[in-house]
Amino acid sequence: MEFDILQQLNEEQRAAVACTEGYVRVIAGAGSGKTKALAHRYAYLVQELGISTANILCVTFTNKAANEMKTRIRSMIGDSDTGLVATFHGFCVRLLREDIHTMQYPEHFMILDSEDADTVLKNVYQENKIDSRAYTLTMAKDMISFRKHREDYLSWFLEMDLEKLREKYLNSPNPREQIFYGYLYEQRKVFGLDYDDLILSALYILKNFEEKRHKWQEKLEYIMVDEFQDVSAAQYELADLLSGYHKNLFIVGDPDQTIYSWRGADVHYILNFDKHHPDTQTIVMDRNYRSSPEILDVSNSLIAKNRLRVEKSLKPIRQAGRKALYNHARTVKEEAEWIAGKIKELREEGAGFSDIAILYRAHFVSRSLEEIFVKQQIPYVLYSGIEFYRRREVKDILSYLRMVAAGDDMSFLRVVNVPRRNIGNKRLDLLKEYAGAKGCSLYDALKENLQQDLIARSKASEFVDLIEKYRGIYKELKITDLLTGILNDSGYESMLRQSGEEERLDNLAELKQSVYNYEKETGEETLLEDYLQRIALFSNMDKKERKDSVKMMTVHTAKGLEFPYVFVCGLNEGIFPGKRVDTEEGLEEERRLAYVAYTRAGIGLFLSDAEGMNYDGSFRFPSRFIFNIGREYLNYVRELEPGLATNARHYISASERKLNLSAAGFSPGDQVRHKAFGLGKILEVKKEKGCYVIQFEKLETARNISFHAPLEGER
Ligand SMILES: Nc1ncnc2c1ncn2[C@@H]1O[C@H](COP(=O)(O)OP(=O)(O)OP(=O)(O)O)[C@@H](O)[C@H]1O
Repeated sequence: MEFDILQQLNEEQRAAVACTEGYVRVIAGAGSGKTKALAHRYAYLVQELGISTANILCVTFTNKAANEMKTRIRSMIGDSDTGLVATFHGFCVRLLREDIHTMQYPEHFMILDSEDADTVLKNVYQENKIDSRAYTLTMAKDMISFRKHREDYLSWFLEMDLEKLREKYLNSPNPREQIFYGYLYEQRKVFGLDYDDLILSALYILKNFEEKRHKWQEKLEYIMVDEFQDVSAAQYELADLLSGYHKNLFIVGDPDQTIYSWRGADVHYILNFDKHHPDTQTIVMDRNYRSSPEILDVSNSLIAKNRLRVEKSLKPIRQAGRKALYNHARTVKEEAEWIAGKIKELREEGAGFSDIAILYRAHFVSRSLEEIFVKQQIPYVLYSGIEFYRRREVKDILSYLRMVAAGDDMSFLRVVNVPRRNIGNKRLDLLKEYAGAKGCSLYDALKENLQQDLIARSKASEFVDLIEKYRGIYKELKITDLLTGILNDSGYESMLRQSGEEERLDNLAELKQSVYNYEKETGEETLLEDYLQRIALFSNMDKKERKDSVKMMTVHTAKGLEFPYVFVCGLNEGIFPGKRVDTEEGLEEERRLAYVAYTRAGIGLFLSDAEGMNYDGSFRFPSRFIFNIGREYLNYVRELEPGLATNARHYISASERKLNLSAAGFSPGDQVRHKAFGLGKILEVKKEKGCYVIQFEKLETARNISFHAPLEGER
């Protein structure tokens, strides 16, 4: 039987689908149908070759992409288990659930999302009176992540017991160490793993336990990874290791769409894949099905300005349409009004609101648009901003559920006094001291101190009664019923009702609905612990789509999506590219981001900017990502005033000269001389931060030294 799915594909897609064995790399341009090829390949493996879905790992970049992939696959192969279509993190959770006992961790370990990490850190800051302005949470998280990625970190960590960690914490000589050990100590107390740990722990198990490695390697006969241009070193290692037995690794990506370098993505893994695996077969897809030729002209001419890339140009399949439009406005209000006007025109031409997306570099850009949309009754939905599972009320109620399932300190601190139970800082300090001395959780400390004078005068026992009641029965309850019970008994729901917080109540109703759906999906054996693990993996894209509304989101969120009409607004120097860009690599990543934005559009592309001031008082010129586009490809609503255009160009060339100055001149291993520190060796080049890490002979510890610093090369 001819597999008719193949017939819907073009030649390159068919090659990608049918080339099932060995190392295969697909370099696919935007909109060239790589996601489609991936889904069809999965179906081909199952239907044509008879491979079981249990033996295929398909890795996507977000949970939303995984869900869409599952839907596509199911529609081709019928209802079947697609459990191994997941993000790297999702897959690691799966692996860890089976094998984390090798690390002496419980099967139902806890996942700490970035907000949990913040809670832990804030607590450490408070305990040690660390000034969060001097050492920000972002710096702390970067530092922790950096240290966790050292080769021997996990074996070192696992050798330490709780007591040793606590000792290290209490004896830390400076805030940096206090933060690091305080964080590890809190994590260990609850057997918590943050996102970094999920990947690192999976790798640790695979590397150190041969039997486990063989088990997973043998199980995963075929591995496919989407968005490979954005994999990190650890993710790469994971994919490589897992495919080490069958050696069937299929990767897809577009080097021009790397937009996560700031989070550790490294485009070299896709570019050098064939060097690591010399027998790699490479397939190039450059026919674009999504966008009109005019939109591709704009996108191609923009990305051609990047120096650090492999040249490729998208070829249109669609019919010619309209030229992209650019509008320069005097104020952000005018810019928003222009967009609203255009949306109305598109509606009159028959477009739906949901055919339209508005993309921006930074969240704050949405405000002026929202105001106009509300005024003009244009329905819209924000896809990025506060994500559903991070909203206060949702987090609170999930923390209650976690109190029942685990009783960790983060959840405890979050809800013990919400609604108010008179448990403020004084009482909490007492509990912290007790818990510290005993090495127990805060909740246990509370239970053991209910009779203590100060505690007895609060409503602490109501809280303990509530948690104990549900701990006794939750295994027999449906999660929906548990949730309803807690909302009632804790007084949380009535607290919101009293303060008239309709929107928060709506969110809780939505949460209930989602739990209900989840239980329906998973059937009889739904465990609260499994549910909580799943939720901890959700990211911003998992929001429900509302009816016919304009979609507003950051460009990062729009990755992988497509819309008939796209507005990219706030195209100003200082916004897009952002103010903080100070290296050539950083600027090229911003340009790739603009490229991702422009290539989301199918029929219409609208670019706009507005004059104004940046927060540092500098004038907002139109972005270089407008000037980078060949003038012949863009219709200007009105020409820029000559003075403005000249000033903008001057500003841009001055800023580009500065970037060239800040390019790295040395590589790791080079010997250099610094005028104050003398002779040193470059250990690392941090391009994103515009600095070297240098070990100087006369200093004990390495230093970050800016590219700007006068350094001389030494032989
Ligand atoms: N062979 C084909 N024939 C017709 N349409 C196709 C074909 N392949 C893909 N398409 C359509 O082209 C559009 C882009 O496909 P897809 O989303 O798979 O691209 P992509 O490569 O993942 O894009 P990006 O990297 O920009 O996110 C979709 O609307 C898809 O249905």
